[in-house]
Amino acid sequence: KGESFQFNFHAHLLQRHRNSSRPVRLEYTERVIKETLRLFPPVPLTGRQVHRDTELASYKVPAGTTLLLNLFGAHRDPAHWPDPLAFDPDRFLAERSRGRHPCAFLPFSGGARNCMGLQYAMMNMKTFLATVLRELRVERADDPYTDIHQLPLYADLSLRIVGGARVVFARRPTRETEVGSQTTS
Ligand code: HEM
Repeated sequence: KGESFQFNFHAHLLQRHRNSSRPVRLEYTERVIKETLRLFPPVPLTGRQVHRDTELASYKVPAGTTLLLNLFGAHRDPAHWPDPLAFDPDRFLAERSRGRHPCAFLPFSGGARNCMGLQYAMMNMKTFLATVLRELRVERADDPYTDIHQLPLYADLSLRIVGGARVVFARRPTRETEVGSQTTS
């Protein structure tokens, strides 16, 4: 468990870039982002009002009830995610996603009132990560946590790490020696 938490974004991304001779489509970057959104969904809860009397699992839910949807809990549910606390971006490979319940992963919620900024947010995170990691290495700061179980989280409007996410940015040697001359597409 400790090992999976001491995950190094930078090493994972670079390894994929180095091994690939095809144009970079940032597919692995996207899986890294999705896995991060799974374990740490910025919006851990959302709500829905029930419009008509409904039976949900074995519960009768009368019209007018407000239900809170535990997105955080769904994302860590071992029924949908084997070894749920391990950071494994390849869970989002097509072949490993087949048959997974469509509501097991809902960082942007779902349905007609889901997040309006979904596409923009994904594009923004991908571009930001790819740009920053070309120049900088991101390392853990001197925080005391070695295991995801120890990481103190709290949520107000959005999910946060108590005390913030402490990281150290270090300049990388040169772009050429690290990622060659690949271009993104
Ligand atoms: C990682 C970034 C983001 C996450 C995880 C996120 C997540 C969410 C979630 C969970 C909801 C609730 C939807 C529901 O209950 O069905 C929501 C709503 C919304 N989000 Fe985002 N969001 C993100 C970024 C953005 C951005 C960048 C924008 C705008 C550019 C945006 C605009 C909205 C709007 C307008 C709604 C309300 C939609 C409605 O009620 O019809 N979000 N978002």
